[in-house]
Amino acid sequence: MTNQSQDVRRGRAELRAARRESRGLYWFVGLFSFFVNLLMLTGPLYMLQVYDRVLGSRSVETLIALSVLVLFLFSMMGLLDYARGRIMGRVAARFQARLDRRVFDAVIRKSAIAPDANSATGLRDLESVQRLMSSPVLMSLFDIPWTPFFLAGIWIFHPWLGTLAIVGGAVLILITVLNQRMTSEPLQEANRSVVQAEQMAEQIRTESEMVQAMGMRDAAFGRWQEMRSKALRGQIAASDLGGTFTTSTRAFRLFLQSAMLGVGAFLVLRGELTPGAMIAGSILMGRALAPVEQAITQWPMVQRAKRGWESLEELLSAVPPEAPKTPLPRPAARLDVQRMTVAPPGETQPSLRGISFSVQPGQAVGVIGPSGAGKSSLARALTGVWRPAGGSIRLDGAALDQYEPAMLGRHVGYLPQRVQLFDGTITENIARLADEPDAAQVVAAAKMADAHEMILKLPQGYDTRVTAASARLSGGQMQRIGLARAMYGDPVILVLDEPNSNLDNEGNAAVNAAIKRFKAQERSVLVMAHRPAAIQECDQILMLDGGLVRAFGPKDEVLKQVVQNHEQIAKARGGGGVQ
Ligand SMILES: Nc1ncnc2c1ncn2[C@@H]1O[C@H](COP(=O)(O)OP(=O)(O)OP(=O)(O)O)[C@@H](O)[C@H]1O
Repeated sequence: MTNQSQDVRRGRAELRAARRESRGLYWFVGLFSFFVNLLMLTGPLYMLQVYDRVLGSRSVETLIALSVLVLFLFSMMGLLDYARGRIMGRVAARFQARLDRRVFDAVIRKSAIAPDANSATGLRDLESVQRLMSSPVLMSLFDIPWTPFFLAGIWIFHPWLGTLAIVGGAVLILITVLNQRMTSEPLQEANRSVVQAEQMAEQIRTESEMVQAMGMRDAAFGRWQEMRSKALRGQIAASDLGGTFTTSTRAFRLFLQSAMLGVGAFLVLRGELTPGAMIAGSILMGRALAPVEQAITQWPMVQRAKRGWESLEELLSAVPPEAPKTPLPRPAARLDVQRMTVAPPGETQPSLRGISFSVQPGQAVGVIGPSGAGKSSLARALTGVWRPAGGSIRLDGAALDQYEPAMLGRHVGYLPQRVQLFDGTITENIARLADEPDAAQVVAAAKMADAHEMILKLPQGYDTRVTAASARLSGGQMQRIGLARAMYGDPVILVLDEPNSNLDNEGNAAVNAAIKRFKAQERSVLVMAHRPAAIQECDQILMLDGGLVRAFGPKDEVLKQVVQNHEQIAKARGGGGVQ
């Protein structure tokens, strides 16, 4: 427990600092709340005056004067109430705007290091806190501190009435506490199931083609429905429980108001209270307990925001803000990897162990090895996506984490094994979603990737829109656009993970031509490959197997060694067969 509270301390401090930024405005809201609550006395005082003065004196003038005054006071109250609502709306928006970027970055970074529930729901958590901050429930939290004063006011009318109101208030507060205790867990469970069901639906939608083609629709629906029913069951259980509290609170408050009238009437009969005080006391109690009832009714929202806050504390603590980095000059294409060990996110078993090799400007290195050898892991480590658990990767002498991530992305062009495009035009995709894509560079990159002609043949050329779910492009076309995207922005190193898995001869030739041009410009290329065609332009070969380097050196030597090994193995097998 202590450990856990220490773990989240950093994130908590960060969230509180963001909340504190609007401290001045909270004082305003507090001040407005004071006046709003003070003006709430208008109703009871009016009652008191009407019953005890106007009805007694039968003076119409007094009634009119009082009514005009009441109209003015209620208008003021409405105005102040509206103003504090507007202020809180802005406070909430400011809080969210301040943290949007930070949480967004943390979600992305956490997903790459160790994905968990916090990284999946980070942005939604922030929204839940923002929603609470701008909701009327928060206003009721500002009003609740005034409840004791209203109760004290009732006490002044008559101690019996005061006692009744305090006991009633205590019962309501007890219900609130019970509500919090009992609904917290089921609500959390229900929300978890809802998120899971949504994620599953999203995955099915993204993979709709495969689901359809493989006749998985019924099975996928079954899976989704199972999660959905669990979520629904949870939601029903939570809302039943919450509903019990909400309705019992409302019924109890209404009863309490009548009980006040009853006791008041009894005291009037005994001559201990005026009829005006009887009505005023009842109204006052309604006002005193309204915020408590409001808080109970909207409790799920409070719970959700509380959980969101806690989950954000954990997320921000796990991913501290990145310290500003001194901008480094454009690096030379020199890469030096020393005894590097890398484990996939959330895994303890490394997929690369003690890897060492170096790449000089103007060189292309082919990374080969069987499936699961660690080629893609190396690509992810070289692009800074996966951080080495041990050892180092240096680009022109500087460790990768010394570069600003955005700058590193610009220096190291990356073509992942599975190309995924974003919703947007082809130009926007090649320009990596830049606000103002550099058209000349987009076309140059597309030409280098042999994608230019193909793009021109699309209905709107470079302005053809694609979506992440259906890019309306063939595998090879996607790969060429991915390649153009990797080459956009003048990178010094290219990391190509299986660049030609979907390419025809022409595409292959384009990749090789691009590699050749990169080499000629003193830049370097790493090509992860299964097929020999992809390593045609490579000077060096790095052979991986089971996460270890099996061989590294000039292409011919390594390939010769591979061939010799194969022959030896074949011979040994052949011999074994004869025996
Ligand atoms: N995201 C991941 N989470 C957990 N383990 C992973 C992840 N990615 C890769 N691995 C594991 O790391 C090892 C190396 O995988 P990697 O994808 O680097 O191999 P590869 O050489 O690129 O294979 P292929 O040629 O089939 O693409 C494998 O054992 C794989 O199971």
